[in-house]
Amino acid sequence: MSSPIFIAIDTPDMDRARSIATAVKRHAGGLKLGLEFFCHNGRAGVLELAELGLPIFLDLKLHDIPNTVAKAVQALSPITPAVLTVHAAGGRAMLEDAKAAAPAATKVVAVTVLTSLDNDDLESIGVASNGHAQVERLAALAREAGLDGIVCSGQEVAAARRKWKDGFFVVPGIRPADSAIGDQKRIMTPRAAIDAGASILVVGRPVTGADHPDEALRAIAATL
Ligand SMILES: O=c1ccn([C@@H]2O[C@H](COP(=O)(O)O)[C@@H](O)[C@H]2O)c(=O)[nH]1
Repeated sequence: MSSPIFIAIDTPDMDRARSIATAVKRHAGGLKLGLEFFCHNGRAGVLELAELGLPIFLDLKLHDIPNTVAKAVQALSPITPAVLTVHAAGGRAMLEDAKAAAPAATKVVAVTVLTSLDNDDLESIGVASNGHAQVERLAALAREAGLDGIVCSGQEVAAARRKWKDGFFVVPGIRPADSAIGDQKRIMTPRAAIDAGASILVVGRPVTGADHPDEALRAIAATL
């Protein structure tokens, strides 16, 4: 079975991105390319890294009116990402239209509550329910809209999985026990997240910030 660990290549620098991706290529399950990479390198950059042969997770967290999001998804062609993110808070019609616009082979997953937010942050943006309840609410919305799964923290994945047995659960905010937490607030160790029901883990700085990214990745993989 291929590794469930997707490495977040968060850099605008194509040379650095290629170097990290090449270093981790043998032991990673895929590459996660997000806003930092995409805003600078665009589709051409994504297609270049895709040549390494790993599945591509395009983490664009699309969030706009349904027509705009659907057209943006279509505009990604000829990229066929293995996984693509949209924001659940865009609402049901936006989620349905995003899924309809995506290639059949692409898993479209909805970001629920960013792992950098805690309950105080949610309250400050007018979300009265706590993180757990909000993730459950948005997971139900994503499921009803026909999406493939959600993005949530390891702290919510077990409850979400109980209600959506065949859902695809993407878990960032992964921190090995001795790692710096940085701006993440809802974190979990790789092993605990897998045990809780994560389908894939997203790991960035604990690997990309290491002196030897492939060694850091293998150390994490050895805990699974
Ligand atoms: O809720 C979310 C959604 C996406 N992310 C992304 O995952 C990686 C995490 O990187 P680390 O360096 O391991 O913190 C990053 O690309 C985020 O954009 C997330 O962290 N939380």
